[in-house]
Amino acid sequence: MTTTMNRSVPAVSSAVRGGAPLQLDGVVYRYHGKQASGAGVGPLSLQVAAGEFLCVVGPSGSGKSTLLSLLAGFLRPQSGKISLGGEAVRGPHPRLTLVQQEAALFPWLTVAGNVAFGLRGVSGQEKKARVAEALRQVNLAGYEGRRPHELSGGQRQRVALARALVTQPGLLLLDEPFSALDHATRTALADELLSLWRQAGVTVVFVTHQLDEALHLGQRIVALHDGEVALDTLATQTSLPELQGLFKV
Ligand SMILES: Nc1ncnc2c1ncn2[C@@H]1O[C@H](COP(=O)(O)OP(=O)(O)OP(=O)(O)O)[C@@H](O)[C@H]1O
Repeated sequence: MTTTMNRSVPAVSSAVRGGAPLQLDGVVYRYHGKQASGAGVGPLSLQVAAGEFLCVVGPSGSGKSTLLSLLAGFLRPQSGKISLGGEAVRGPHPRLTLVQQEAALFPWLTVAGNVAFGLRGVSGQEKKARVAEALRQVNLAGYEGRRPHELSGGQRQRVALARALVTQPGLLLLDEPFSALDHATRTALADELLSLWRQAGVTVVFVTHQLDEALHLGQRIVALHDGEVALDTLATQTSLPELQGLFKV
């Protein structure tokens, strides 16, 4: 696949509460070492509007995880700049939260303790209220005292979502968060995520292998190929066959 199709993407409507705009300018990251042979991403330039829901798709090795690691501040670009809400991303930051495939919950903490983890500096009563509200939003009211091993896979991902959103982040990064779940749970969680996103107004970058999931969730879809943007389109202006065609070798 060699064609690059960059379609103009209109700005998202003004119903924005917590989300921050994300900007990448000429971002390049290359892995070093014997095995890397120039692999990585870039140059990448992208603008994600505050409150936008962007899905990133692409074949294995196209750079999706590298891009998320850069956005999360785990990797630093060798050239170019990433900024969130006008501020340079220089490392992990409370305004950025990442939810991964296997919810990385602390096994020794309760559900409430896990969700409260990011709320250092928030007072006891307010903390309790915010944790309860976050758990209600992900349909886990009443599960406060359970430990992660007492939950199903879908419930653990719900806790991870609550923990990510309770800090009211500007940017929510999701790395194949539902791929380990069965189809029914996955569909239910995808719809819950959409509802949470609408309530929170957070900017979302969601990475998935599943093209139908990207079309269902995203307002906008960016397809990566060999670390570069091969397609950037509104979800309403593409289709499953077009996306599938893009990845045929
Ligand atoms: N730690 C690393 N050292 C060297 N090369 C790496 C490293 N991590 C990733 N790469 C290479 O960088 C490129 C992009 O990898 P990345 O993991 O970002 O792709 P991906 O789209 O997330 O793939 P997948 O869908 O399989 O997870 C690939 O060529 C990969 O082999």
